Amino acid sequence: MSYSAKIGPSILSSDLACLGSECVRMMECGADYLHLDVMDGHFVPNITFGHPMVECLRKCVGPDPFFDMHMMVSRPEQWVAPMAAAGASQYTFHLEATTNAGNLIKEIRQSGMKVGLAIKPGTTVEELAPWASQIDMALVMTVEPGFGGQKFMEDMMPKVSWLRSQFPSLDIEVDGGVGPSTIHKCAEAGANMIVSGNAVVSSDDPRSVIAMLRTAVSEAIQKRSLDR
Ligand SMILES: O=C(CO)[C@H](O)[C@H](O)COP(=O)(O)O
Ligand SMILES: [Fe+2]
Repeated sequence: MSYSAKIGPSILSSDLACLGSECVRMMECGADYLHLDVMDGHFVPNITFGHPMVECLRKCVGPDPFFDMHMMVSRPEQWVAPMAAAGASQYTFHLEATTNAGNLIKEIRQSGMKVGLAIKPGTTVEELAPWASQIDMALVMTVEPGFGGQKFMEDMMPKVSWLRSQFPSLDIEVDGGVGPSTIHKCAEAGANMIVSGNAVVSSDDPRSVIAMLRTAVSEAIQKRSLDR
């Protein structure tokens, strides 16, 4: 079992005028990585920011923090090179947004970034499976992409369990409505990369929330390894 528990706050719900200091604050509170939500107003009905902001954030936090770019955009091919140049670490695109996932995976790798592949709630996990051996991470969305602060969709957990059973060492991420009240479902299903927006960023004590989420996932990983 080569994967470990990692917690990546989504800064979507933070004060957008202070994104740099929010990123620094999340890392100081124990985040393992930062999940940055890029929305283009076309693939999803909301707009956030693009590669110029990522370049500024990279300068602000320094070279070390891992930037997982959640690309909720149409034509994800067009932002691979600019995001790599801006300092992105992983490029997570949506399967629904491209007709040539194979080529896009190749381009992301050639640009030096890791590859994440996301599916919306309406997309089956069988559609993702053919790509699983070529990617670093699968993202199972647990809300309809577009907005922070939505309700967690527990009915997505069978997708996570199936992926974990088929691909025992793949990084599997969940995103949307994940916090202390929903983490155990995600951890039991086999997710190991946990995106949490509102529950972490709006908390009075983000450090404790991050630690609690990590403990829940680590315990589930340990239990799974003992059961094998
Ligand atoms: O991709 C996203 C929305 O499309 C966000 O990453 C996600 O919603 C995180 O925020 P929260 O934990 O508040 O739901
Ligand atoms: Fe996201």
